[in-house]
Amino acid sequence: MTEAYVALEGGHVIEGRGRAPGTARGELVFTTAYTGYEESLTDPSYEEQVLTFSYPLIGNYGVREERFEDDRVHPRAVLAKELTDDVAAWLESEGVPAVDHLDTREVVTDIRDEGAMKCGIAVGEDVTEEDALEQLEQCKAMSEHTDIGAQVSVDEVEVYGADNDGETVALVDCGAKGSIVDSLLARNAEVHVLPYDASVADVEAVDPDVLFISNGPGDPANYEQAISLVEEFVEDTPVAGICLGQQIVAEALGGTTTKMDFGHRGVNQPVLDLESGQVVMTTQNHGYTVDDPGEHLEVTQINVNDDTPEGIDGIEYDVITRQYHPEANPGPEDTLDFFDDVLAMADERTTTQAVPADD
Ligand SMILES: NC(=O)CC[C@H](N)C(=O)O
Repeated sequence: MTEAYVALEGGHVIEGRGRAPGTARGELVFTTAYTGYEESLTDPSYEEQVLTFSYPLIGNYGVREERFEDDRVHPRAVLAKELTDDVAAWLESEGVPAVDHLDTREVVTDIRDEGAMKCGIAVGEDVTEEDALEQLEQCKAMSEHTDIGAQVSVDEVEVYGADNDGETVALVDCGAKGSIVDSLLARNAEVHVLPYDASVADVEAVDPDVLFISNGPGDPANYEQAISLVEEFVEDTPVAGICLGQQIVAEALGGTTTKMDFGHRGVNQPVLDLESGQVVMTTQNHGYTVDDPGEHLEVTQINVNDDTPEGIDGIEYDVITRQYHPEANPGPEDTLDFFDDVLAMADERTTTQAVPADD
C-alpha cells in the first residue's frame, strides 16, 4: 500500500492515498474549478505551488494534449478527493506527486482560515510523516522565489504568425499560457514571445504595436526587468497585461500590489464593469492583487465578491489590463473581447501615428 502524507504549515499532517509517487513542497492553494483540470495543471502560474481541487472528482473526461496550456505540469504536487486513473498516470509520468482520498473540505477550510500556506508532500512505498515534514521545513515562501520567471519563460525569442498582417505584439513571457498566444494569432496578430528578462533593445528590435505582459507565477515585485520595460515604453507604445501582467503594469506606474489571503482560483468569479454595469463570469488564478493603482491608472472593473480590481485602464496612457484570464482556458468565454480591445488600441495608435500632423 502506497503511503501518502501532506504536512501543512504549523505541522498538522494529513494522510491520503498515494496516486503518483515522489516528494514535493510548495505553496498550498485551492481552485474551485469543476472543469479544466488539463488547463489548470499545465498553467505556468502554478509553478512552486501545490494545487488542491475542491471539486471532488478530477479526470472524468480524460487527458488530451490539445487542452494543455504548456508542455509540462506546473504545480509541484496535486491533491484531490478522487483522481481518475488517467490523471494519476499522467501525473506519475510527469514525476508530479499526487494524493487523493483525503478530505479536501478540511484542506480548503484550513487555507481559507489561515491563508495560502507552505506544505510538504511525501508519497511512496516507504515514506513516513517525517518525510513530508522535512519537505515542509525546506519550503520557501512564494516571494522568496526571486527568479521564478526563469523557470517558466522561453529562453529565446519565438515568433508566431509571421505571415499575419495584423498588429505586432511583443509578448513578455513571464509564464504565458498557450491560449493567450492562440487568442492573439486568431485575431491575425504577429506575436513575438520574448523572455521574461528581455531588454529594452530586445523590445525595440520587435518595434511592437503593443507591449503585452503575460500571466505568470510568484510575486510581481520580483519581475524587475518587466516592470522597467513598462516604465520605458508606456509613453509611446500601448501596453496590455493579463493577471501577473496587470500587477506588473501597476508596479511600473506608481501603484502597489499585495498578497491576498487565499486568492481567486476558479471558473465562476463574477466581475462588474463599472462603466456599463454589466457582470461577466471569469476564470481566475491569482494570489496577489493590485492594492493601489497609482495616479496613472484607474480601476474599471471589480470583483463582485470582494471589490478587488479586475480591470485597470491607463488615464493618460494607452493601457488595458485584466486580473482574470480573458483567454478563458478553462472557463466561460464572456471575456474574449479583451483581445479585440487590446488590438484595437494598438491599431488606433498605429493609424493615428501614420496620419501626418494637420498643421
Ligand atoms: N495567473 C497569474 O498570472 C498569477 C499572478 C501572480 N503570480 C499571482 O498569484 O497573483
